[in-house]
Parts: sequence; structure tokens; C-alpha cells
Amino acid sequence: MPTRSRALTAPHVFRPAPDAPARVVVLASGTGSLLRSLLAAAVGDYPAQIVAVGVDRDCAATGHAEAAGVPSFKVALGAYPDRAAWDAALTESVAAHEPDLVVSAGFMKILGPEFMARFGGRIVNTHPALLPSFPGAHAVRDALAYGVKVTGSTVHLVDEGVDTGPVLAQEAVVIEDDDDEATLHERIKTVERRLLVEVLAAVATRGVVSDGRKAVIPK
Ligand SMILES: Nc1nc2c(c(=O)[nH]1)N[C@@H](CN(C=O)c1ccc(C(=O)N[C@@H](CCC(=O)O)C(=O)O)cc1)CN2
Ligand SMILES: NCC(=O)N[C@@H]1O[C@H](COP(=O)([O-])[O-])[C@@H](O)[C@H]1O
Repeated sequence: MPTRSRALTAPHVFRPAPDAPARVVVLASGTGSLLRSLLAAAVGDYPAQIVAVGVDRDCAATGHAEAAGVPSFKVALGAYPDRAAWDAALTESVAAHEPDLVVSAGFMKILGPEFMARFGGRIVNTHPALLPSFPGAHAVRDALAYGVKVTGSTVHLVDEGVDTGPVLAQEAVVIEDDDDEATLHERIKTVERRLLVEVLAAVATRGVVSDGRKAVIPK
């Protein structure tokens, strides 16, 4: 009887420091409303501190960082000879802020192998669909086009694939008959702005253990 093979990759374990808020770099590419929610939450005794914001293009997210007094940096793909050079530059720009965790909040670039080698197991992403349904850069449009009646929000750890990392939390959002991409996406974002703040606080407080398809935030 063949034995079930277990994932060959060793488990990733992130254990937060007990006596200080987790240092977090947030990556964004657009409006930055999820970033704004994180910046608003990360005050007082919230267990994470946003130490920097990184973007891949000129976008409103940079203005939210500035308004909150948080440093920001831009690493644009077009400024580098190839994707590997961009990956290396983004990795160094993020590493310069010595993060415990990285949060992708509407960051519209696939993180490359050098970034994953440096931060794998401690990168959290929010996706506007119930993965594994509708991965990729156009999840809301794709869900509407397919005609599903329910979609939602997924918060997951990032791995080398596209939206294939282990799931940390999900919440459903019903699609209304008169929804278009903008109205549906805004309703999903309303869920994301709360869920991402909650999951980040949980990971920053209790850590996370991921092994293949499974990720667990210890009780
Ligand atoms: N290694 C990974 N990196 C990232 C992931 C991931 O799961 N693994 N998630 C994304 C966020 N995301 C979905 O949640 C996502 C963003 C962008 C794309 C994509 O196809 N991007 C294209 C370019 C699109 C553009 O520039 O407008 C690309 O990178 O070539 C897919 C999924 C964050 N990073
Ligand atoms: N596949 C990645 C993706 O679609 N990410 C999505 O970009 C939006 C950013 O909103 P914001 O710019 O208002 O924060 C969010 O809905 C996030 O899930």
C-alpha cells in the first residue's frame, strides 16, 4: 500500500517577537484604500507597525503613506533591464526596512524567486475572490463574467505560484443582479479592509505555521 507522500518543502514557521509590534512593509499598486485601513488600524496597541510602503508605479497609495508619516519607495519594473533585476531591487528595498512581515494590499506584480527566498512564509496577500476560484489580476471581472452568485475575499500566504498559497481566512460576498465590476469590487473591499486588519493582527500576535497547502495561526 503506497504511503501518502507529504509535501517535501519544510514547514515555514513565523514566530513574532513577544515584546514589540511586528514590523510590516505594505506593498501596493493603486488606490490604496486597503493600505489606508491598515495605516488607520496600526496605532495604539495594535500588534503591527507599518514601517514602509512599497509601490511598483506612481499611485495614490504613496500619498496615504505620506499622510501617515510612513516612508515609501517605488520599484518600477520598467526601470530595470529584466524581471530578475526588478525582483532583486524590490527585495533589497523591502529588506532595508527589516520587516517581520510583508503585506500585499493590491500589489499588482508577481513576486519573484529572490523575494520569495528572502520573505517566503511571512508574506500575506489579500485577493478579491474565494480562491482557488478566479486567481490573477482580474478576479472581480472574471467572477461577474462567469456568472457566479457568490464570491468574496481571501487572505492567504504568498508562495511562488499565482494566488496558490495556503489560505488564512475567507469571507463570502453575494453578487447582486445589478452589480457591475465597480459596485461588486467596492463591496468586496469593504470585507477586505476588515479581514486583512484582523488577520494581520492575528499573525503578528500568534505567528503562523505553513506546510504545503495548510497554514495555521496557533490559538
Ligand atoms: N509570487 C506571488 N506574488 C504575488 C501573488 C502571489 O500569489 N504569488 N499575489 C499578487 C496579488 N495578485 C492577486 O491577488 C496578483 C497581482 C497581479 C497579477 C499579475 O498577473 N500581474 C502581472 C502584471 C499585471 C500589471 O502589471 O498590471 C505580472 O506580474 O506580470 C496576478 C495576481 C501579489 N504578488
Ligand atoms: N489580484 C490582486 C488584486 O486584485 N488585488 C486587489 O486590489 C484591490 C486593491 O484595492 P485598493 O487599491 O483600494 O487598496 C483589492 O481588492 C485587492 O484584493
